[in-house]
Amino acid sequence: MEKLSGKDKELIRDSWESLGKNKVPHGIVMFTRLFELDPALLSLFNYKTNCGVVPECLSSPEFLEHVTKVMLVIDAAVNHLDDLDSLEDFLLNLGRKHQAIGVKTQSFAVVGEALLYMLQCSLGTGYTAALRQAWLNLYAIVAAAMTRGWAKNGEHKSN
Ligand code: HEM
Repeated sequence: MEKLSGKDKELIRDSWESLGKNKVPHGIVMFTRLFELDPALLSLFNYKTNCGVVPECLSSPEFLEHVTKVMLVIDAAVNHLDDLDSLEDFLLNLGRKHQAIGVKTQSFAVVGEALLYMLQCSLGTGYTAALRQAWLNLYAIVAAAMTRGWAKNGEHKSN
C-alpha cells in the first residue's frame, strides 16, 4: 500500500479526534451528500430498508448501521496510519463483498467526495488544502485496496 507523509498523518489524526467521537451524525452528513451526488445508490439498500426516499432511508436502522460501519472503517484506518498494510486483507474482503452487492468501483470515488464534503462542513476554517489532500491520500489508499478486492471477485464481470 502507499504511505502517507508525517504531516498527512498529523492532520488526519488531529481532525479526526473530535469527529471520531460523533461518528453517526457525521456519517449522516456524509451519506446525505452521497445520495445528492448519486441518488441511484439508494436502490442498493432497498432490499433491506424498503425505503424510497432519502429522509426515510437515513433514519432506518439498517441504514444507520451501514453509516456506522463505514465510519468504523475510517476510524480503523485513522488508528492504523502507521500500519495500513495490516488492514489489507480486511479491505480486500470488503471490496469483494461490495462487488457482490452490486456497488461499482466508481461509487467508491463518490463516497470520497462525500467524505470531503462532511469534513468541510465539520471543520470550517480548519478544512485547509493540506488537510483535504491528506484525507484524499488516506481515502485513496482505502478505496484502492477495496477496488483490488472488488476486481478479484469481479474478474470477467463488467464494471
Ligand atoms: C457507494 C457506496 C456504498 C454502498 C452503496 C454500500 C452498500 C453496502 C450494502 C448494501 C451493504 C450490506 C448491508 C450492510 O451490511 O449494511 C454494505 C456493507 C458494508 N459496507 Fe458498504 N457500501 C458502500 C461503500 C462503503 C464504503 C466506502 C465502506 C468503507 C469505507 C463500506 C463499509 C461497509 C461495511 C464494513 C459493510 C459490512 C460488511 C460485512 O458484512 O462484513 N461501504 N455496504
